[in-house]
Amino acid sequence: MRPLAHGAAHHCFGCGKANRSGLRLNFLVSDEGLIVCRTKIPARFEGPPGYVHGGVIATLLDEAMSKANRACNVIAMTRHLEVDYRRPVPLRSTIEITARHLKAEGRKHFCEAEIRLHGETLASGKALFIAVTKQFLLSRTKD
Ligand SMILES: CCCCCCCC(=O)SCCNC(=O)CCNC(=O)[C@H](O)C(C)(C)COP(=O)(O)OP(=O)(O)OC[C@H]1O[C@@H](n2cnc3c(N)ncnc32)[C@H](O)[C@@H]1OP(=O)(O)O
Repeated sequence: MRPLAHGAAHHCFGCGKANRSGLRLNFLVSDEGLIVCRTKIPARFEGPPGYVHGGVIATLLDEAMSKANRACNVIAMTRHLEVDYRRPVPLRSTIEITARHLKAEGRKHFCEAEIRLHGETLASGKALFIAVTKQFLLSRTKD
């Protein structure tokens, strides 16, 4: 596994090192393109007492899948996201998030992701991403 590093400091809520109130996730990628992130979610992201907020769970899955695209050198935005909330995800426990790129059909990229604790799947997701140009992605950064 090797780190999937960002080129520049940025403010992404999921992985931006420059976003001090974000999740600041670190991702690894295997030679086969499997994305892995081991992390503990801080208490400020609480939803149900002691557990991670559902919107943050969706973010974790989305973020990991977007890294699976990046590992394929694809710049893409989430168009459709499905989440299965199977078990509550505890705060402050080391969870493992994995994701993989499944297939591409033109601009459409299909990915899946899971969140596990001690081998048990707590949440899983699938998403459709649409490839965009770097210009499209960065078009609002000058505002
Ligand atoms: C490096 C990138 C950073 C990644 C950050 C982490 C990921 C994110 O959270 S991104 C933020 C959340 N996402 C967004 O804000 C995206 C908002 N949406 C958009 O801007 C646009 O819809 C965008 C750019 C994704 C696609 O727009 P557009 O280029 O017009 O594509 P559109 O025509 O709607 O759809 C493309 C194809 O997908 C198909 N499609 C759309 N929805 C679905 C669906 N639910 N199921 C199956 N197919 C679908 C369309 O039919 C179309 O197919 P075809 O090309 O065969 O005609």
